[in-house]
Amino acid sequence: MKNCGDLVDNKSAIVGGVGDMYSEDSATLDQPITPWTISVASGYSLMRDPRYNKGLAFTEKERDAHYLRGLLPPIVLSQELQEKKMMNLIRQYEVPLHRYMAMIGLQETNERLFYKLLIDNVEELLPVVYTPTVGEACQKYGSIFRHSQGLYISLKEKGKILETLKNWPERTVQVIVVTDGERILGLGDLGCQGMGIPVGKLALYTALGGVRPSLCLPITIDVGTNNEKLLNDEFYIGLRQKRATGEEYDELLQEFMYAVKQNYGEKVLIQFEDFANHNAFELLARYSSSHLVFNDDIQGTAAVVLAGLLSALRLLGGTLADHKFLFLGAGEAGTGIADLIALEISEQNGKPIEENRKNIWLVDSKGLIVRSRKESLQDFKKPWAHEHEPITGLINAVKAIKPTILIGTSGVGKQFTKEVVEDMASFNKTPLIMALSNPTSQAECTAEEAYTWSEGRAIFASGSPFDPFEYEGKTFVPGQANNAYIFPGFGLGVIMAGSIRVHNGMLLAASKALASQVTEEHYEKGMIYPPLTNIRKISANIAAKVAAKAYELGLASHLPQPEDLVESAEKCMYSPVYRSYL
Ligand SMILES: NC(=O)C1=CN([C@@H]2O[C@H](COP(=O)(O)OP(=O)(O)OC[C@H]3O[C@@H](n4cnc5c(N)ncnc54)[C@H](OP(=O)(O)O)[C@@H]3O)[C@@H](O)[C@H]2O)C=CC1
Ligand SMILES: CC(=O)C(=O)O
Ligand SMILES: [Mg+2]
Repeated sequence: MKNCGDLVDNKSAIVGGVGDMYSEDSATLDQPITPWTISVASGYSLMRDPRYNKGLAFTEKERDAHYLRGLLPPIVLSQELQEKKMMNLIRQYEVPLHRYMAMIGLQETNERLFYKLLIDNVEELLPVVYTPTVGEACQKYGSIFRHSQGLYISLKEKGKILETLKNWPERTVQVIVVTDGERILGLGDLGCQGMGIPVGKLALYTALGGVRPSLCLPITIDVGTNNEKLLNDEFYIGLRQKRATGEEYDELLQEFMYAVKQNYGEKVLIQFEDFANHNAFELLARYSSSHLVFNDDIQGTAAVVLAGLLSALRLLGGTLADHKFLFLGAGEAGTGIADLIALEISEQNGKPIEENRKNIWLVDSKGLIVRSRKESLQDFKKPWAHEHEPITGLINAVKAIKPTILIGTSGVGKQFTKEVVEDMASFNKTPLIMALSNPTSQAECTAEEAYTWSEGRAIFASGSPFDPFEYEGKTFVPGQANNAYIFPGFGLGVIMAGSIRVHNGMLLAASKALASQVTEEHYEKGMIYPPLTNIRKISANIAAKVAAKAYELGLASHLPQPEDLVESAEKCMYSPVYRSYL
């Protein structure tokens, strides 16, 4: 059986793959490993290095061997006790942002303990380090900024991006999450303060997908912001200018993309995150033939929603082709999901994709997308301009289209009103309602609203988490339809296989892998996604299917293909348990 060290040869471990270069994870727990930095860290510098710091868990022998005597109080705590203490502390903070700051503080001082907390308490801590709290953190990022956690590439670095990348301390990077901060969740343009998103997404790559933290690089491209509030905020951390656009923007992005390839090689996965749609579609199209790129908002979201739909069919009955879909919001998430649904239906029924698009309708800020609007529509909306009279207002579109499935991707809260949900429930025995906009303040409706207004008949899932809700004696557990279910496992699969490109087939494979994890027990509670508590197992299964697809499509470069991909994925996953430094 192959282990992580065998999965990639030494050469590919340098340029890509999920190699355990310093044998940290292939060594058994009682085997010593060396705490490498550039030199062997010891004493005060060892304690100050978040990657190796163990705080009070340094053993007596380690304290002697590494010049730590006297630098710590005499007591030695286990990692479990440290975890318990930190969880007690975090639970005492009632303000979510204070919990976020406590978690970031831990990440900055003791990385393994941070990941141990996140992995062991995923359902409790995901809303802290990710949506919804990360949204508020980005809005206030300047005020709460203490230490830099990623790489900032601004217009000032134009012509020097390669040099700037070389300032990052890690030579081997396998996943970059990059934003330009223009569409942060449903909160709009947060400029340079969008950095909270790449930092949060990459924490999930490690906690949920097992990609080693040292291989993850968060990047924010700062081309200015059009957010007046931030421009006038004395604590704003970004360039104080309006956004650069056109050629100036394109040139900076091009320099960035080629510098990344030059510095880290072909097989670094570049995940675009929270770009505005006028750049997102174009960047994905422009670089998908030359780079390993993935847009989480378009592709990751599509895969997670398709998974939810495939799983929901067990409750709704029929096939995808038997359903009628209506989206509120026709941007990255909306059209990305719609495209993947149509593709999957075509794979199932063999009909042309144009034919299968006919049951999928989208509403944007100007109303239903119809043929008469086609000339004025952005390219990504054009395939959805079906023949119909113009309609404005969601409720009118619901009444006219009579969808079986309603999906909110508008970034605007409270759009699924009582009237909309009641109407959905009037012609559907089991209406499927997905309120995907983040953070919670932007959700199209709450779980309570969906269940109450549909008299307990709706299946509900949302982008940000809602607590279980009791309606007439039955407890409903809302699903979290968030791309966090997909991108960590998807990325792990891509880098495990050494895939050189992302292909739609790999997205479909990820969706099906996720849908297959839902059991009867989950359906009984109204869930269409498996619980997040099992996310590492789920991610390993997603990674295996994605990698298998990459091998099948001839896109994988890590040869030969391991016999058991699930086992390979699990073995490659980063463990946050402390290692011995003797
Ligand atoms: N759950 C998840 O995993 C994910 C959730 N999201 C969430 O989805 C939301 C949208 O993201 P994204 O698609 O990237 O954003 P975009 O800006 O690309 O798209 C937003 C769309 O919503 C439309 N819209 C805006 N206001 C209204 C309104 N009042 N009525 C009808 N339509 C409206 C816009 O119309 P127009 O085109 O006319 O401007 C546009 O088509 C965000 O809140 C984001 O957080 C995104 C990715 C993943
Ligand atoms: C979840 C996510 O990627 C978003 O809301 O943008
Ligand atoms: Mg996003």
